[in-house]
Parts: sequence; C-alpha cells; structure tokens
Amino acid sequence: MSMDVSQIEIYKQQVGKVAASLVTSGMIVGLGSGSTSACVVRALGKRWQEEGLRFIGVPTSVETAHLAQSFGIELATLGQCPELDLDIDGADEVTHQHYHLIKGLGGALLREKIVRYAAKKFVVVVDERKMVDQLGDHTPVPVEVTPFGWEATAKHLEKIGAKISIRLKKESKEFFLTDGANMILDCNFGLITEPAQLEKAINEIVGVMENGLFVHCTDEVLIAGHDGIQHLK
Ligand SMILES: O=C[C@H](O)[C@H](O)[C@H](O)COP(=O)(O)O
Repeated sequence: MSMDVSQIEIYKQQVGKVAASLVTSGMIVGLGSGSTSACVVRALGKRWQEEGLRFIGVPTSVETAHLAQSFGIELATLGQCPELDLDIDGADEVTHQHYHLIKGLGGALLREKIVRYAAKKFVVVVDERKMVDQLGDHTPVPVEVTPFGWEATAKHLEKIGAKISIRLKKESKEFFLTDGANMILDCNFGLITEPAQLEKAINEIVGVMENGLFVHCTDEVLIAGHDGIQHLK
C-alpha cells in the first residue's frame, strides 16, 4: 500500500497519542523501539511534562532510553522492575486474525521480546500498512544471531527454508550490530502458514539468540489509518 510519507507520520503521531493515553500514574511500562514507538514516547513525554503523569519506563533499546530521558521520564531495568503492567511497541507486520507479529526491522527484537514477556499486557501500535492476512507478506523474519560462527548458523537457517540477507549498516558495508552486539540475518520464508512452529524451529538452531516472530502474545492493536484509530482487543 503506497502512502504519502507525511500522512504516515501523522498516523504515527495519532496512534502514539492514543497509546500514551492508556498509561496511568504509578504504572511500570515497557517502551518499545522504532519510529511508531518513538511517537508513543514523545506523547508520554508531553504528558509527563504538562500533566505531571508519573510512571516508570523500561526501554527496549538504547535509542528509546535516550529519547525517554530527554523528557525526564524515569527509567528502570528489568532487574529493578521485573514485572510490567503494560508494554507498548510497534511492529512490521500484524495479522488480522490472532494479531501475530513480525518485529525487528529496527534491530531491537531480542530486548523487545524479553520486555514483552515480562509484561501483563501488550499493546501494539501500527499504521494500516502493517496489517496483513499472513506473516511474510512484505517483511522478512529478522533473526538475531551471535557473530561467532554466524556462517554456520546461516546454513542451518537455510536448511529450514530461509533465504538470507545479512543486515548491514545503512551508511557502510559493515555488519549491523544490535544493542547486544549481535548480528541480524533477515530471513525470507515466503508466506508463513505456521508461525508458532517456525518461531520454535528458528530458536532451536544453535547460534540463534531470538527471532522476530511474536506469536499469540498480542492483547490489543491500535491501528491508525484513513478511518481514524481502530482499537482491536
Ligand atoms: O526492531 C524494531 C522494532 O521491532 C520496531 O517496533 C518495528 O520495526 C516497527 O518499527 P516502525 O514503527 O519504525 O515501523
């Protein structure tokens, strides 16, 4: 679905504002990564500064931590706050049924998944371009692998059907490295019919730290689009 860049930006800001309204004082909140999550953090920052909203944020990336800190939002680690009330994060694809996700085009998937599974409730924020019938529609599955022996890990991934593209930094030909200093192999499996099985099969491969399939773990989806905001539960 092609869309004007400025329109997409407006959608992200709209959905960010609605997601930020779900946070109440005293909550412990997972702060996702990526451009849509950044809109949530900015909207939360505004509420922090203008309304005196007070909560504790658990960031899923260094970038998100810096953005939250720029508004003065209080942050904690999972060690300090192991159980979260709510986690709000973006996604690259969301299925209409069951709200299965592909995440990780920004490279934050491992920390995002750890934070998600520490939270009682998971709300996903997207614009309408991200909604699909089946995962794999237009996004590969990002797989975070340890750099040692990544070539062997890649061969195992190919054996289960992946067509691999090694993630490189945009500005150079160097390997992209995650906040945890791991590599990302973007794995195209075509349309994914059994996401739960694939998530498990990928994670059984030695050298794989985590993959970007989030299956049966989304509670609510906020979708910004031409009809306004849809809140699916
Ligand atoms: O690693 C990145 C995250 O999973 C993001 O939440 C995801 O890529 C969506 O990012 P954006 O909101 O920028 O499209």
